[in-house]
Amino acid sequence: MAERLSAEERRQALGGLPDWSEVQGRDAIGKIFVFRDFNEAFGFMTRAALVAEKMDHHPEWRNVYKTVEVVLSTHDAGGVTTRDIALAKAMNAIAG
Ligand SMILES: C[C@H](O)[C@H](O)[C@H]1CNC2=NC(N)=NC(=O)C2=N1
Repeated sequence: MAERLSAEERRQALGGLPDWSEVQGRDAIGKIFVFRDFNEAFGFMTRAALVAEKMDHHPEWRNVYKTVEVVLSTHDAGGVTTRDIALAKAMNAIAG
């Protein structure tokens, strides 16, 4: 099982992840993606869902019109692991 990152490892990983930040009050990282319209937002979610399923690692997320609010945490480990960092990178790449 993936191990939780230390605070220092988390900060370092976030340095390479544009617009991702620590979630207040829990061991998780988050980002609010803003797209042109609902179609773009839902297209992103569709592509990200396929990647997440392939990675067997799933986001907590909420869509309102053209925004997608994503929170990543490894539930099995109770915090942020390399699995969250990998999915965050993939989501940034999908969003373009
Ligand atoms: C059995 C299955 O592999 C696990 O439950 C996976 C599925 N997706 C997951 N997603 C997330 N975010 N955290 C997990 O710990 C997790 N565990």
